[in-house]
Amino acid sequence: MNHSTPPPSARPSAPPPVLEIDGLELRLPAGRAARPILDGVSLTVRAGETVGLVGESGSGKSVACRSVLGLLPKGSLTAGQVRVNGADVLTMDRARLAALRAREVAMVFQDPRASVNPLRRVGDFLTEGLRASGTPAAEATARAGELLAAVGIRDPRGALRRHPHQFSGGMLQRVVIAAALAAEPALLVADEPTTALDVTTQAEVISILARLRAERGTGMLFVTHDLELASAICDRVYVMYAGRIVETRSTGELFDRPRHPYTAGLLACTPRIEAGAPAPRPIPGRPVSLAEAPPGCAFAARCAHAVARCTEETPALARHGEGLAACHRADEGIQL
Ligand SMILES: Nc1ncnc2c1ncn2[C@@H]1O[C@H](COP(=O)(O)OP(=O)(O)OP(=O)(O)O)[C@@H](O)[C@H]1O
Repeated sequence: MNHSTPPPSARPSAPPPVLEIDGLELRLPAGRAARPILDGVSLTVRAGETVGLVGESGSGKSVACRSVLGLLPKGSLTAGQVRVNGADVLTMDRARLAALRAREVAMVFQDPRASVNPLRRVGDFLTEGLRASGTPAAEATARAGELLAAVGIRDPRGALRRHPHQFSGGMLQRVVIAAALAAEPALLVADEPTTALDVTTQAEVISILARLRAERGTGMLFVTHDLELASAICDRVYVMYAGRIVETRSTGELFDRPRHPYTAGLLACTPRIEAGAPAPRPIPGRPVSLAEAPPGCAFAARCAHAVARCTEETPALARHGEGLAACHRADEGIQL
């Protein structure tokens, strides 16, 4: 193992963390037993940093990021902490959770139509939070117009008077992002915010998020199954498999030298547009949830590099290069 380089989080100049998920365990009731969903998930987002959470369907990305707003399924059993600006979300009462969602953390989901009331004008949707916090109506409207302009909506005044059905999906996602930013949250959680959009609109929304981060210094947790997309926007990436973080490192290092075969598999199965790029190779088999995961490394059954130890002993997340990887063979320098 290489201990020579401190992780980015340990460097003295690092900005303060806005989000610290620390050893999060989550189980959901299933009949008499409890179904494990997350196992020891730890993750940090610093002020002004964009952090990706990447993995295939069912790996636990959505559940992990919803925990940041205290939006866990009913009956969830948790251990560990989810701290926003130092305060643990998992122990907050309803009033404190409401304040957290109104002021500190905003969330953007995949489907913008699920976030808005189709019967209300966009202006009402954008100004309600501001008015609830005492901003006079005229000022709230002016601010909403500024926010719409900031997300690239050309006629903000006109847009405020329209209803959601009068917007395309991409334009409505911009409105939802504008609403998320209204309270100037310290943290934006974006769960597959561009998956439902066409490719051009996807690129526009990504560039808006990148610009807003640069201008406002908002920390962002960007959840996606698309590692290529994460690389376009994120400083660091956490890779999740079967309810566990299996690798984390800076985006550059992750692409240059992944240490977990799962990360390498995700990179190899992403279609590339550059001339001469290799054809995408799918990862064999299908992803498992934590509840279905066999003993040892949950990825072993799909891994071309698995040895006997991999099916016997669960690998711990340990330092390899500048980041962390949970693979027994990460030290061996195998060509992934
Ligand atoms: N409300 C719920 N009740 C029961 N099980 C749930 C609930 N929400 C999620 N799960 C289970 O938790 C596991 C993780 O799901 P999650 O949606 O977080 O995965 P994901 O990585 O976000 O996948 P996707 O990309 O498909 O959204 C899955 O096994 C899922 O079936």
